[in-house]
Amino acid sequence: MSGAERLGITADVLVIGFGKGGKDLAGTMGREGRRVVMVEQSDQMYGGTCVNIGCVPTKALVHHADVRRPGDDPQSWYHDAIGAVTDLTTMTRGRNFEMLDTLDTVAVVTGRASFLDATTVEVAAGDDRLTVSAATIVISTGSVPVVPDIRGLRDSAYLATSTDLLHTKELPRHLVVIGGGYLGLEFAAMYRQFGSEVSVLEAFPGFMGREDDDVADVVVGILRDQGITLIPDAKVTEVRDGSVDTTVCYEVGGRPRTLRADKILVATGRAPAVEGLHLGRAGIRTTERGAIEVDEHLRTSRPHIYAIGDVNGGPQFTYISQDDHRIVADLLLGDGTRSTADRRAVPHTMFITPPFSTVGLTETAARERGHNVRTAGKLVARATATHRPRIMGDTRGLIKLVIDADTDLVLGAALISIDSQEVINLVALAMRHDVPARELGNSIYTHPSTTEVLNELLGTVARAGAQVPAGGRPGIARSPSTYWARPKPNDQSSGPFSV
Ligand SMILES: Cc1cc2nc3c(=O)[nH]c(=O)nc-3n(C[C@H](O)[C@H](O)[C@H](O)COP(=O)(O)OP(=O)(O)OC[C@H]3O[C@@H](n4cnc5c(N)ncnc54)[C@H](O)[C@@H]3O)c2cc1C
Ligand SMILES: NC(=O)c1ccc[n+]([C@@H]2O[C@H](COP(=O)([O-])OP(=O)(O)OC[C@H]3O[C@@H](n4cnc5c(N)ncnc54)[C@H](O)[C@@H]3O)[C@@H](O)[C@H]2O)c1
Repeated sequence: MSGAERLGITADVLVIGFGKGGKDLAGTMGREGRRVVMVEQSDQMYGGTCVNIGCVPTKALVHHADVRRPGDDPQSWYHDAIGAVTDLTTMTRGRNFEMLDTLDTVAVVTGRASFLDATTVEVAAGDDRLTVSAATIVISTGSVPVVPDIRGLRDSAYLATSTDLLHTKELPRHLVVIGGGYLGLEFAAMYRQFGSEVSVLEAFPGFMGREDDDVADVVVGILRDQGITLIPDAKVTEVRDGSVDTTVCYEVGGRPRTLRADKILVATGRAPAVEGLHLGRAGIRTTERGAIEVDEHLRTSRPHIYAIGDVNGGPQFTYISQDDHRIVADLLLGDGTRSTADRRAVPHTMFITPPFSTVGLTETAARERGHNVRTAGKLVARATATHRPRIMGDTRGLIKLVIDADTDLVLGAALISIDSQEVINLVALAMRHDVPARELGNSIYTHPSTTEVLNELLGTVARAGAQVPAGGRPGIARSPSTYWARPKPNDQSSGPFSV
């Protein structure tokens, strides 16, 4: 838009927010010949969070941190890494813009959208105003970081969100991370690897609270061995700024403690980005947690308006935003059979080093649901078919699969290993298509690869060694190096691991 003028356009489909799902939907509909308007509030955000301030830059930084050699100066290495990552995101942002801009049917409008009514949105850019009307509207405005209401925190000069850190070229000396979820632990591991001193304050009594204890112990062990101070059960009470650093006051079990920091990363979750959209004017309902309310086809309370990605309160992952787009596209162009209800075995990876990947049920959750569970697991260092981790010089971690002993179907997996972000996709696919564990174990995999550990854990030889004598557990091979068991339903033990 140029000049202080007010224009009005009409489209078949209006998409608000240029993230993964929004971009894919705009492209899909545009290629089908629909007239699409994509509204994005910032020219620095074409492509959305993932490519500009999320997955891509952070994983690139993890790589840069990992390849720093002991003799490299931490500050200049970090400075150059931020520069290289900025170049990468600039290139990716441009490509994302081109992908839509080169379609004759799609117009990208840069400005902030807010609803005027159920079919019209106003887009503001400086003094300019544009109205866009459409029969179908898709909201994909993502999420924003939550900064908890802790005395002194919001006004602290040392406070940073993940986005701020990605634009900071000075390596923190002591980074205090509040929140030990995906974001907090990835940043903690990355900055420690760059050379910062790092402490993580987590409100929950333990880290990796949703994982089995044996899995959590291995992840926590790796992070602690890396030199990260992990403080669970921490209640942050106050932040007191000084002239060169700040003091983070917290309590553990009621006992007051302090940490000094020159940067505080807030990693306490992200909230749906609905501010300023004026959803009420369109009659769009939100949930108690502030997300846009949707049904399983991602329709809002106004059936011609859809909400996809982080803004609808679902799991906050790029590939979920992408899959949300498939569900809406299926409804608009296909037979409408896709829905969130048909999603099975969605994998996740936390990009620490080595990466930690999960899918499906933990052993504990599987037992709670009444499955007759058997587990197959090994420390990576103690497995034989882990040539690839050995070649890569990193044998830290654990491979654990949770199997239904009655059906031989895989119920879940937790993989902490080099390449786990790839291997988990294979396990997830097997789960989705009901491939039995024995087939996963007897498949042909390339060599040397990390996947071939599945041959060792689930293949014929392992199964033969795992015969369970009638009547119970005696005789089951369960040494520190391997476990393969069909425990009794109430047996919560899951194998003796040590890092
Ligand atoms: C640091 C970090 C690391 C992450 N790492 C991973 C990872 O490794 N793997 C993974 O799967 N997920 C990761 N995520 C999560 C992932 O980035 C998000 O789940 C995903 O990007 C959400 O996509 P989306 O399509 O919902 O919205 P977004 O990609 O956030 O896009 C929303 C867009 O809408 C725009 N917008 C907002 N309001 C308006 C408005 N009123 N008008 C116009 N435009 C508007 C925004 O500017 C933005 O560009 C990470 C997130 C962060 C913060
Ligand atoms: N690899 C990935 O896929 C990846 C990476 C980064 C982020 N993400 C996504 O981004 C989203 C945001 O990540 P996140 O880690 O900020 O959120 P999160 O919800 O995953 O974790 C927040 C953590 O902060 C803790 N917490 C909350 N308030 C606290 C307080 N006052 N003091 C101390 N601890 C507190 C919570 O107990 C929780 O462990 C996630 O939902 C995740 O899906 C994904």
